[in-house]
Amino acid sequence: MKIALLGYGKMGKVIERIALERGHEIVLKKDEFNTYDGLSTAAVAIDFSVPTAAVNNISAAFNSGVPVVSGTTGWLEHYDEMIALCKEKNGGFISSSNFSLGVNIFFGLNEYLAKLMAPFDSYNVSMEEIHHIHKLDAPSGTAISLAQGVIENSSYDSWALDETKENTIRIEAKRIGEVPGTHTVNYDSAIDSIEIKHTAHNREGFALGAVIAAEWLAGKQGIFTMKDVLNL
Ligand SMILES: NC(=O)C1=CN([C@@H]2O[C@H](COP(=O)(O)OP(=O)(O)OC[C@H]3O[C@@H](n4cnc5c(N)ncnc54)[C@H](OP(=O)(O)O)[C@@H]3O)[C@@H](O)[C@H]2O)C=CC1
Ligand SMILES: O=C(O)C1=N[C@H](C(=O)O)C[C@H](O)C1
Repeated sequence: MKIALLGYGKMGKVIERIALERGHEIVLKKDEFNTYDGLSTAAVAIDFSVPTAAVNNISAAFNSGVPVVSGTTGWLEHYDEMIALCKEKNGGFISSSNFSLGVNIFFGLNEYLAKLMAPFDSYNVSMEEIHHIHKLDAPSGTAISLAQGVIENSSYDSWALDETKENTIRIEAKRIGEVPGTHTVNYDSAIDSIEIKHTAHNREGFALGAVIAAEWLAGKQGIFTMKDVLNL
């Protein structure tokens, strides 16, 4: 299958290796400076770029009739525009803050725990995410997805970075060395604590998940999630 890489940084390069290992062909490696030449020949585009480039990249793919797997984080304020464009162009779209199998299982665990904890207001929930020092956005997209999972299943109604407020999930974002991505959800009371944690050891899981999502999306129209891809 022909794949266009929109963003060819740390993630783009791991995705390229895994895609080639799985027999795919890379027809475009878009970085900050080159053009979209080759995009329209792709069966699917995979966007792992920067928050300021994601909307242009995704739009370019939909306008070329190419379905998109998007992993870029930090552009959520434009999400509805991209959904509208996808529908207008009868496109295919999977966007996820985290494509790894482990984190998608962790998302389910987080929602289940939030439901269990909802009746017990002696516990306060908070989250911590740790990433490498090059990361541009905070909190991470994964931490925002985890917070949304709690909000949908409890009386919490918002999240805030480094702030403690009533009915608000406090998220702490740490930037340390080359950490690939660690997320912790903590329920704390005066008596005890319950903690769930996902630790990525490298970028392989994110990249493999994105390639599997691309294989699944090729030839499809509509808006999907990793739950559809992984049958979760
Ligand atoms: N959903 C998931 O599972 C995961 C998501 N991510 C997210 O993916 C994104 C990329 O991460 P990562 O690879 O580590 O970041 P990098 O900074 O290593 O790579 C970003 C790439 O985007 C390129 N870029 C900049 N401007 C444009 C543009 N206008 N069009 C196309 N590409 C452009 C940069 O090009 P240049 O080299 O020329 O500057 C660079 O190669 C981040 O938002 C990160 O949060 C990361 C891991 C997993
Ligand atoms: O920037 C990263 O590296 C990562 N970003 C994603 C996020 O913001 O959640 C996913 C992963 O944690 C790595």
